[in-house]
Amino acid sequence: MASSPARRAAAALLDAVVTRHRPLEEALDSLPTDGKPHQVRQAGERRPGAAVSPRDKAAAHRIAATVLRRAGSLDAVLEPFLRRDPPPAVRHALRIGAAELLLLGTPAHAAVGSAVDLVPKPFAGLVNAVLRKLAAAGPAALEELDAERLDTPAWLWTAWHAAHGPAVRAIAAAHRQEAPLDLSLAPGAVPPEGGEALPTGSWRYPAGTRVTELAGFAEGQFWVQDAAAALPARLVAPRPGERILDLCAAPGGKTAQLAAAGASVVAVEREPKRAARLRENLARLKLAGELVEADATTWDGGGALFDAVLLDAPCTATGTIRRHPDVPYLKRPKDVPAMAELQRALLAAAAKRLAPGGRLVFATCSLQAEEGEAHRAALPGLGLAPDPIRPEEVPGLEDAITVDGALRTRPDLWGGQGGMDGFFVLRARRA
Ligand SMILES: C[S@@+](CC[C@H](N)C(=O)[O-])C[C@H]1O[C@@H](n2cnc3c(N)ncnc32)[C@H](O)[C@@H]1O
Repeated sequence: MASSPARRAAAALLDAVVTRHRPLEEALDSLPTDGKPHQVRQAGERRPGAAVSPRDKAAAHRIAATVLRRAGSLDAVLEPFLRRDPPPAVRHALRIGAAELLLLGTPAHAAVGSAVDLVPKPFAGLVNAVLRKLAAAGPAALEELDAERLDTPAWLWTAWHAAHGPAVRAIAAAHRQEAPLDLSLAPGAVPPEGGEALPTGSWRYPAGTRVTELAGFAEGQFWVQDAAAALPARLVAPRPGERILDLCAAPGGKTAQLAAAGASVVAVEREPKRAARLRENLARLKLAGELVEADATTWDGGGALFDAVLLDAPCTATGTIRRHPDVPYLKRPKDVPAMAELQRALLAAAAKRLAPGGRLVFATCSLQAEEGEAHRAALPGLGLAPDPIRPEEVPGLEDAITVDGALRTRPDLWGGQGGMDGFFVLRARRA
């Protein structure tokens, strides 16, 4: 059961994501940890934050992530007991209390009492009364709801329905689950115990597994990479000695795959902090690669041409909501065309770096068709011909190959085994 500091931290995380539109990971990093007390903004007020132990931080993350995933459903069960819209800090406390009561199995007295402690005095009676009524209703209160729709912003539902048809419901249902931990192994590495081999070569561990505690982490035997995120670099089919350009490369999961296959990799990344992470990751994995800090839309490599280019373009990341339940709170409809425009510029720049006959793999971790399927139309104008993905290249995902020979993964695929991120992958060749 979560402690009071954990719940206060959860409220601060919700305030950061829901009210101030800050990424959850960033908010987690700015929580004051043991031995490093500093100012933290609590839900609805400013006062010095107490240090949060690693254990409380993990509990706060779990509570906040549960609320973010299920906020629509939680609001629906709270609604009948509220006469008017409560202030944000009270809404966060009510959602935390409701999540603990209905989803996290916290005993009623603890869930209600600690939610009351989160709000200023004038709201204590309201929170107490509402959550007591909810406790009496129990988890059955959630049963009659259309959770898939309630927990998905309407604009995303509409766009996914247009792009993926009836699968929109399974996509939304998949977002309720915490994602498992997937690893890519270095060549010859022995997988840590407790994992399951996936047909495409990744290894899967139960949700909540801490990667740094797995045997072989410090020795660089593996790196964290969702099973779907491992596909674009595989579809490059890198060969030893080939010169491969990895555009938009940090934190370097795909750079590592290309380098581990023996290719000579040039990795381009624009953000200095992310480039530093890429450098650290390659060092831990004892893999080599040339790192260039530059804008990939304008970098010309001095005119160098490559055997293959992998472009893992920045996107709205709506394919990663299982891992990042804050994404729906941070993205807006207008972000999709803006990202699609950047992707078009990157695609054009990538095409220019291909040697004759060279392969291009374009990928985004978005479920939005504008950031995926729509880009195929640009290929002829860039002097590229589609290079269809073959079923034997994606074992277990043959049905994810589109009629055009691209690959479209979704969070509901391999649903019984924990799903996967939503990726779009397109392969082409320079004529
Ligand atoms: C989807 S992430 C890449 C993930 C990475 N390929 C991996 O497998 O670990 C996109 C990256 O592109 C970088 N980026 C965004 N715009 C860029 C640009 N114009 N030029 C270079 N990098 C860019 C972002 O900083 C981010 O690190």
